[in-house]
Order: sequence, then C-alpha cells, then structure tokens
Amino acid sequence: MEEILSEQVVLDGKRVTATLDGSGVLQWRGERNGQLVVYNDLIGYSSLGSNIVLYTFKMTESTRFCGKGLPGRKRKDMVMEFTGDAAHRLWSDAIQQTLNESGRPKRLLVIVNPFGGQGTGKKVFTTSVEPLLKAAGISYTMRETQFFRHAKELAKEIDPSQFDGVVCVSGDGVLVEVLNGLLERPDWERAIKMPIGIIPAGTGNGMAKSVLEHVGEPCDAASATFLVIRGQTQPLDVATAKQSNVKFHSILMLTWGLVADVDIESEKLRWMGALRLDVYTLMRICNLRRYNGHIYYIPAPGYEGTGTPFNGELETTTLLKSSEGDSDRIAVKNGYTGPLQTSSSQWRDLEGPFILIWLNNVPWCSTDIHTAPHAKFSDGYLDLIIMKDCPKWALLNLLLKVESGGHIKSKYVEYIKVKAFRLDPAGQYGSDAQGGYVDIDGEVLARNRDSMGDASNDIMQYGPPIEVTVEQGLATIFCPP
Ligand SMILES: Nc1ncnc2c1ncn2[C@@H]1O[C@H](COP(=O)(O)OP(=O)(O)OP(=O)(O)O)[C@@H](O)[C@H]1O
Repeated sequence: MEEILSEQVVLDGKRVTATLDGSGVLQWRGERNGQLVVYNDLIGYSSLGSNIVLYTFKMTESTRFCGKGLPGRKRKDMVMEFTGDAAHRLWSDAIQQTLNESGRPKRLLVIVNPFGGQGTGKKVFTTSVEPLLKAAGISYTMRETQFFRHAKELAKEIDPSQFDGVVCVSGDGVLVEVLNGLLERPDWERAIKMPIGIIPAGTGNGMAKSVLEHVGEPCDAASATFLVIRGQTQPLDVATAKQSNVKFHSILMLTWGLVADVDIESEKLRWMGALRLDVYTLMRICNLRRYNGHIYYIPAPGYEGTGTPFNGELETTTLLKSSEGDSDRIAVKNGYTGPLQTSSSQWRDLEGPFILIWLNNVPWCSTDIHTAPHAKFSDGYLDLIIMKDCPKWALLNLLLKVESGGHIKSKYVEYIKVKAFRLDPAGQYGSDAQGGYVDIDGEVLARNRDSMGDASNDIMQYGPPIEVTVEQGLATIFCPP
C-alpha cells in the first residue's frame, strides 16, 4: 500500500522510521519494530507540544499466572516525538483523517442501568466506558435509568439529529426497551436508523456476546465500548410479536416451555445467585413438563422437512395497510407495527405436546448459551428450535452442550430457519395444573393460570395466538460487518 507519510521520530524513547500508508497502517522500524492499524487499534490521540500521544488498544494474547490467558485488548499510550511543528501537524492531520474515514461517532447518548447485573452498571460506565470515550474524543450525554422502562421513555424522547448513536450500559432488557421506544415514535423510520450499541452490564448479555463473538473479541465492557468507538455498523433483523393490536418488538428470542419455565420460576431461588438457573433446570428436568399447543411457521427455503403443510386459513391480527402505499410494511401513525402479513399458502404446522420452543434472532441468548449457532444478524429469518420429546438423561446431556451450540446436533432437536411463526399455547400435557409462560427477550409476554406471578400486567394473554414476523435489517447495531 502506498505510503502517505514517512518520518524519523522518537517513539517511546527509541529512534525509528515511522510510516503511515493509505490503508491506515502505521509502522515503525529501527531501534524497535511494530505496527498498528489506526482505525482498528487506536482509540484516539492527543497533541502535547510537538509530540503526539497515541492511545492504543491492541489485541494481545494476555498471559495470566504461568500459562496463557484469553486474548483481549490492552491499553497502552505511546509517545511520538517530532523534530518540528510542521511534521507534527502533518502527522496529526493524517491520523485524524484516517479516523474520520472510518465513520466514528462524535456524539452519543449513553443510557446506564445502575441496577443492571449485580448493581454494577454505574461502575462499569465510570471504569470501562467513560475513560475510553474521553480518550476517543467522543462527546456523550449519560442518562441513568431511574425507574422500570425509563430507557423506553428516553428512546422516545431522543432527538436523532443530536446523536450519532445510542449506547446501553446494561443487560438485554434495557436494550430491548430502547428498540421498542424508537419503534413506537411517530418518526420511527428515522429514529430506528440511529445505530444502537450495547455494553454488557447486566445478568442477560446475549446481544453483547453475539456482537463480540462475531468479531472474535472477549465479552467485556471495554471491548464492547471500543466497537462503538470504531463506529462500524451493520443491520439487525427485528421481530415483531403481535396479538390483536398489541405488539412487542424483539431482537433476541421468544421462548415457551422448559426454558421459559426455568427463566421465570427460578426467580424464587434468586438468593442462590447465578446457581439458581442450573439448580432449577435440574429440578425441572426431574419433573419434566410438556405443553399442549400448536405452532405454525413459514420455513426458509431448504427447511421444509418438518411439520406438515397447513392448508387452512390462519386468522390474522393484521392492522390496516398504510394509505401512503408502503408495500413492505403496515405503517400507522403511532409507530411501527411490523412487516406485512405473509401469504398463508406457505405455512406448515406442528401439534404438541412440546418440551420447548425457542425462537432466536441472534446466536447467543446469554454469555454462556449458544442457542442458535446458525443465526445471522440480518438474514431476514428467525432460528426456531423445537423439542417435542426427549428422555431425561438425553435432555441433561443436551443442555450441557448448549454453551458450545452442540445441542442442535441432537436427534431430539429440530432446527429450522423461519420467516414467520405463530404460537397457540395451551396448558400442561397430562396434568390438572395448567401453567406455562411465553417469555420474550427476558420479559414475560403472557402467562397461563396456575403460573407464578400476576398475569394482569403481562403484555399479552396466554391462549390466543401470538404471531411473530421478522423484518430484515430494520435496526442498526454498532458491530463491524
Ligand atoms: N432505576 C430503576 N429502577 C427499577 N428498574 C429499573 C431501573 N433501571 C432499569 N430498570 C429495569 O431493569 C430491568 C432489567 O434491566 P437490564 O436488562 O439492564 O438488567 P439485567 O440485570 O440484565 O436484568 P435482569 O435483572 O432482568 O436479569 C429493565 O426492565 C429496566 O426497565
């Protein structure tokens, strides 16, 4: 690649020849050798007299104790000393230009959930996020969430002309609130174009894990912040769950059966901390439930092998089509209502009982559950996992493989990419107790009678059909393609 600058400088006290080429690679040769890629390894820089201080954040194979640790990014400041002002100016202009070319954000709204995870959201912001944003020269407005669903209100109020992105320092819950807030605005088409970033600071960090795993980086707050700083984005599919005129926009998953039962009912073991999920999963497997019900779905090409073609009429919950003639969506004045109802001729159906149904938009639903290894951020499909029957020993074995994604190879698991999905949930099979929850992005969407908790505040009702459709690449996330 063509050199744009070459200079004799002193770098951290060593004489070297530094070169910067057109692809943004900064190299040094002489008393020490090395290189960095400006857009990829540099948080920012500052000028100190005729010196430039480079704030580097390069990937290293970290060594911990005696053995090798996990790869991760390490911050190091390097000082380049120039002999004159002219050279200093040339170099700082060239570095700035290289950073500008990669489309870095300049102004961010940062939403921090102080109660995320073990109540560490604020600490994560001050120790990992803020120092990097400052070093990158990004101006930011930080808002702490002060009540349940405050993030949704903030997303509804945000002025898109004032920010280049909105970043959540939280778990997945606040992120999903921001998505729903943006999509419920009258100007949702403009608002949803604003890139969304996620810094893991909650108990459920499935989106952060999916994004960081995609770029081969560890799931930590500093690595996630640097991804936002680098500014590269990609589209993200958005699923919309609908029941009559009630809707909920989702970017992670919908689940019914075993996983939803564990997620919600294990709350009663919260005093156990992280162990509660494992302990409650074991309890549920020993006393395995199956649920009656029916699912319908439109498979992606190549996934037509399961279920049977459905030739009947599915009554829909579709709203009126926009009078402006938007052909892809149904648009109403008060926000986005989801993609158009898809033709019923391609539906397939499958009758219960089911052990579990798991509908995923991204590969990871938490940092250690690789639910849907084939899920892509914007392929326009949801990855549906179905389990109808499974011996208890095989189920236990299978759940042990969920961290690696190995569970999908089991003969008891069906893995189907779908364009649309419909769930008609019913109560427990072979039991007088009803029970059952539909869980979406970590929130109870609907619960049946005999279930834990109060159903009166649930978003939807348990029993009537819940329809899920997906719109390809509707949202944008800070994540390199
Ligand atoms: N100040 C607050 N008071 C009460 N609830 C809040 C506050 N701030 C945020 N919340 C709520 O906390 C919930 C969870 O947030 P988030 O996803 O960031 O954390 P989490 O630790 O991953 O969540 P969870 O505890 O559900 O696993 C959201 O529903 C959000 O509305």
